Parts: sequence; structure tokens; C-alpha cells
Amino acid sequence: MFPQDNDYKDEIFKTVFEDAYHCFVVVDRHGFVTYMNNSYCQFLNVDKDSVIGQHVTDVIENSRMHIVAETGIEEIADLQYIRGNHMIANRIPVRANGEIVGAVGTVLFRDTQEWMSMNSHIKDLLLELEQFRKQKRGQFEATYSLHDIVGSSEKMSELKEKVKRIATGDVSVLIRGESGTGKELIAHSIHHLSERNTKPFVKVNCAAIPEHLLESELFGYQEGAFTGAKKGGKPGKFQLADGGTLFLDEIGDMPLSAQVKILRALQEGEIESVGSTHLDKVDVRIIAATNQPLEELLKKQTFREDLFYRINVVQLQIPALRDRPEDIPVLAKYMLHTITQRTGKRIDDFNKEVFSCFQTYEWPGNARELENVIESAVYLTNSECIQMEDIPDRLKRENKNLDKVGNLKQLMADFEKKTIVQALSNTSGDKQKAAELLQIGKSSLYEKIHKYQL
Ligand SMILES: Nc1ncnc2c1ncn2[C@@H]1O[C@H](COP(=O)(O)OP(=O)(O)OP(=O)(O)O)[C@@H](O)[C@H]1O
Repeated sequence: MFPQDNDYKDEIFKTVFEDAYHCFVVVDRHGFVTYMNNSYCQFLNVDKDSVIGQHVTDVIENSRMHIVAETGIEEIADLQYIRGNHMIANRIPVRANGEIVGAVGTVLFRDTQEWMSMNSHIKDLLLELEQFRKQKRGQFEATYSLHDIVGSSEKMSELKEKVKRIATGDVSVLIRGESGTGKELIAHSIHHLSERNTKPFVKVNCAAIPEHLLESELFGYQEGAFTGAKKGGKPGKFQLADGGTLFLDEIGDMPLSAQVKILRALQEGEIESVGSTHLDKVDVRIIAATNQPLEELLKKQTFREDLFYRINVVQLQIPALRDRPEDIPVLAKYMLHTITQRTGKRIDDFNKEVFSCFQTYEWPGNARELENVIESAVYLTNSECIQMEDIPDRLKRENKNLDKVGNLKQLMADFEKKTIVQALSNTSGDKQKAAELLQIGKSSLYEKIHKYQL
């Protein structure tokens, strides 16, 4: 009981919650932060006012608070990796009138020194455990989370919101976007935010496996199934991903024979390994990715319509880098930071001219191309700031052309015309499909076709 009829209620509350060593956070049933105490804000180095109302996954690395607020299942003494350390977290659902209304989380540590010695001990043990796990599972883990996806343009913010909404639950997701836009990164993040995040994340690159090996790669094989088969057989990616997520990258390159089997696995939850006489039950969530126009493949009958509808329950479209130039500076700085951390080089900025080149270049290879350009510049440069001579000529050429043309209106019209011609050619002249591809209305497309006399 509090002393003196709760006279000091506020002071006690302040001491227990605000200034205690323990970190406290409260989220609502959708995972949005409603309270965070001073210790937690200091520890995370965030501003107290600005965290309120943010989604907890945007504030706390690897948080599972939103999952507890959704499932109502408490998690006690769970190890959570935050800011380079393993902390011990308790997450408890809050109920009111029989319904879950949110969750309270605490991160426990007494003082940094004590924690550091305990943490290094745990780190050693975890490292050892990790080695065993990796040997056992062959590194089937999602290494990236939503925190690794840099970009605050409206398009990327909307995308990240959508990722958060669809991550929990088992709905199949189709991620679309040009090469190098970050499709794999998004797939990792979905897995990370889902209830399956303690289970394997297994990637299959459908384009990289020869057709005759794809079936055994996906579904495994039994001992003696074919000449050269391993003793004891081999599990396939579906078995390895059981309970977790299977990421089918470049699904547009999947041969028809494998498509039938995948469909059965998704519909019935059953697979048949090569040489087996029985079916095995599997429980996997499918995330597929492609940069191919699947609708075109349906028409050409190289992609099954039933499989398309099965995997296309939720679609995420990742915008090309050229369509969100405001993300380029922050992405470039982030990449520079990670590359210099890895290589130990002391380079901390870009020359202004380099930035302006970055923003006018088309980036056909998207974020991957940007990453490669920065990585090569880091190796080439002699200064602490990336200079024009450190970046490839192709980036400068586009910039010069732009200077020469000068007339922005004309330049934009040329680009629009070129893009429409390209869209019409990609869709074999189908205007409805071209409008969908360009994400504009059909009547707007007709107007532009008329305007450019196409
Ligand atoms: N928004 C982003 N923030 C940080 N890094 C990014 C972002 N988008 C992409 N990257 C980086 O760019 C590289 C390419 O990303 P990723 O492999 O996910 O692209 P992809 O669309 O799957 O490519 P592909 O279609 O060629 O398989 C990776 O190194 C990734 O870390």
C-alpha cells in the first residue's frame, strides 16, 4: 500500500516508472507507442515526445510488442538484440473488458557495467549457439529488418506501413519491382515482423537453379531416388522452411512443371519429395518476388493463372529509385556509413556535385547500383569526401546532357513520351495494361497518347 493515502502517488509513479533503471514502453493494440519512460528514451537516444504515436517497430529494433498486442500471448525473459547488445525483455498483454487493448514491455538491466559483463558472457554463449544453429540450419535466417530499409519518401513510407499491416498473418505476398529495388530486403522484413520470426527464412532463387534440379531442390529427395543421390536423402527448401517463410525470388522464371507442385503445396499443405511414395505435411508462408510482367507470362501461358492468384493475395510494388529521388541522399549516406564501417576507411561525406549527379542519374540498377558506385568510390578515393573523379563517367554524362537541354518542361515531356512508348511496347499495345503499369487512369493515358501523337 502506498504511504499516507497516496499523498506521494505522483512521486512514487515517477520514481518507479520514469527514473527507474528499467525501461518501460506501452503500446496500443495496433502496436503504436502510447508511453515510453525516460530511461528507455535515454537508452534508445530518442526524443520522448516524438516516439509517442510511432509504430513500435520504428522505434525499437527487433521489437515484438505489436505481436504480443495482437496475439495476447505474454513473453517473459526473452532475449532481444538492441543497439548492439542482448537485453532481457518482458512483454505482457494488457486486457480490458475481456479484450486485448495493448501491451506493456520492460527491458531489464541493473546497471551498464553489470550488464556489460553479463552481456559479454551471454554473447559468447549465443555466438557458440549460433554456430551450432547455423551448421544445423545452413544459415536460414532473415538478416534484415524494416530498420535496414532506408527511405522516407512518401512512396517508401506508404510501402513500409503496408509491410507492417500485412506482416502478421499468413497471407501470401507478391513483391514487385525492378532489379535492385530492395525486394529481398522487404521479404526479410515481413518475416522479421511476423509470428514466424523465430522459424527459418529460406530463399530460393528460381532463376539460378537448373530446371532438372528445381524439383529436388524445392521438395527434397529420398535415398536412392536417382544416381548420385545422397545417402539418407536430402530435405528440400519447403521442408527446411517448415513453420517459417519461403521466399521464392524471380518466380517468373519458375518452370511450369515446378509451378504445379508448388500450387499443390500451397493449396493442400502437402509435398512429395523425389522418389517418395507418400506426401509430407508442411506449413510455410510464401513470399514471392519478380521483376517480370507476370500478366504477360499468363498470356503466353508460361505462368499458371491459378498459381498467380494464389501468390498474388497481397501485392507490394517497390518504386524505382529514379521515382523517389528524395531518398537518394539519405540512402547514399547510409550506404557510405555501412561500407566504411565494414572496410574501416575514414570517409564521411560526398562532394555536393556528386550528390547532384546522383539525383539526376536514372539508376537503372536502382539501390544495388548506387551501393556498387559508392563501394567502388570508397576504394578509389584519396580524400575523406567522395569526389567527382571517384564516380563512374556514365553518371556524369547524364548530368551534362541535362545541363545542355536546360528546358525542364521539354525534358519532362520527352521522358513521359519515352515512358509511355516503353509501357505500350511492354504490354504489346494493350492500353488498359499500359495504364495499370504506369499507374495512371486509362483516360489520362488516352489523352497523353493523343498529345504525343503515338
Ligand atoms: N531502401 C533500402 N535501404 C537500404 N538498402 C537498400 C534499400 N533498397 C535496396 N538496398 C540494398 O540494395 C541491394 C539490393 O537489394 P535487394 O537484393 O533486396 O534487391 P532486389 O530487388 O531483391 O534485387 P533483384 O531483383 O536483383 O534480386 C542490397 O544490398 C540492399 O541491401
